[in-house]
Amino acid sequence: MAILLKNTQIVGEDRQVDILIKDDIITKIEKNISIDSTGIEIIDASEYTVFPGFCDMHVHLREPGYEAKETIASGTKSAAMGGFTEVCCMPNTYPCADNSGIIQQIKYKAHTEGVVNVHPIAAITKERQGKEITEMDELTLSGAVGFSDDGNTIMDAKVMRTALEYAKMLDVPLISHCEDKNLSNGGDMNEGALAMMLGLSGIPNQTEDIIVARDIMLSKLTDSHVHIAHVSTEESVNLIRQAKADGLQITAEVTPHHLLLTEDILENFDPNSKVNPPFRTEQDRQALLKGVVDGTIDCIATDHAPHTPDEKNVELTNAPFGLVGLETAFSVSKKALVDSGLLTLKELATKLSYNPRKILKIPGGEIKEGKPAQLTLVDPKEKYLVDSKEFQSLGKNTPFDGFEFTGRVKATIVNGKFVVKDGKLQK
Ligand SMILES: NC(=O)N[C@@H](CC(=O)O)C(=O)O
Ligand SMILES: [Zn+2]
Repeated sequence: MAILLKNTQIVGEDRQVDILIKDDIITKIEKNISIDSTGIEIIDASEYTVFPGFCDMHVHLREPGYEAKETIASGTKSAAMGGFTEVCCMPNTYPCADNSGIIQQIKYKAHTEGVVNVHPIAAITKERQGKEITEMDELTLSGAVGFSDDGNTIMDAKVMRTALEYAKMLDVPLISHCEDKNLSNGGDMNEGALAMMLGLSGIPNQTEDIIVARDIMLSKLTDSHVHIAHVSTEESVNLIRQAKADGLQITAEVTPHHLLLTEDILENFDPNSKVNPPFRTEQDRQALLKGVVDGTIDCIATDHAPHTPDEKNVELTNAPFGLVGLETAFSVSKKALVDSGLLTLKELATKLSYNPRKILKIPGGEIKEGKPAQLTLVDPKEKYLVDSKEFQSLGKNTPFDGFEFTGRVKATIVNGKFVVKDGKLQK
């Protein structure tokens, strides 16, 4: 099995080259590779820019337990359509991924039914209850690449401290969902004048800021790596920037949707825009963009959180939090960061491919001879309208339905094979 990509452009380079892939390895990168074409799939890739396969360190695949929302099969198809060759799945499943049996089950299913590489993230505490720490060493041996109680915050600082001490020994990051639910409970959107006007209850920025500050201090106390999930506020960005300047082991992610949208999107009361953390103000959004540009925010992660249409097509106050992001991530991030002139495509690749792998020690993220063939091919010029009906994800809960974007994922090569080609999922 071999693939030859003809006359393509590696992101950040201005010459056209051919890329030869044999089995699951990039074997040659050269101008005009001449080779006996038997058994080789030759692709005219002259319209495409090639990225190292995107890696999403924060998705909810919902399996086991919530297969009506998403399955490993549907979620990884959605990932492939979005250009992701790797996804890291959060443990808020049922049963919770807090024991090695579930981690092994997820890995087995991913191997047999998944179309991209899946790296499970295990829970920090049993059933994500914030009390009893899981068997973190065993979970790491089973294949967990990180730990998180995502959806919940460990409110007991002593429990978080102890977990960080274990994580340091195991050399894995703890991924912190920063939300003091004592402040946020009952809220549906960002707290402020708009929430008041719409008659919706608010979630103040401090809900997040307080825990970001605490976890930075616990990282300092334990000399351990804390990764802050889905940063949404200006103050969080400032705290993380200062922590990095102080030499602490803090990394952070932002979602594509928080980079492009603000609370104003809630004016139509669409439950598909109800997400946690909530969309904030333009001032916060500008701070997030600045944080990405100056390196305070290391990477982009979708927080892909599918729900069924039945769950979402209710009044906003009754709808669950979360939106799908895999299939729009590249286009949305490109619009927010590249079309606006803030980043180059090459810098975007760092945020989508290289840094998330570095944080979780997942190999790859580079296009070089001898490296694994995980590649994402995009047409940076294609204009299109988002149609959630076409999503591979079972979740159609996106705020971007009908949005026009320029730049679209056209092909995804996972372990040396096309999983998506010409914009279509391969059978
Ligand atoms: N982001 C969300 O709004 N929801 C996530 C949980 C989470 O990441 O907090 C979910 O699992 O539905
Ligand atoms: Zn979360």
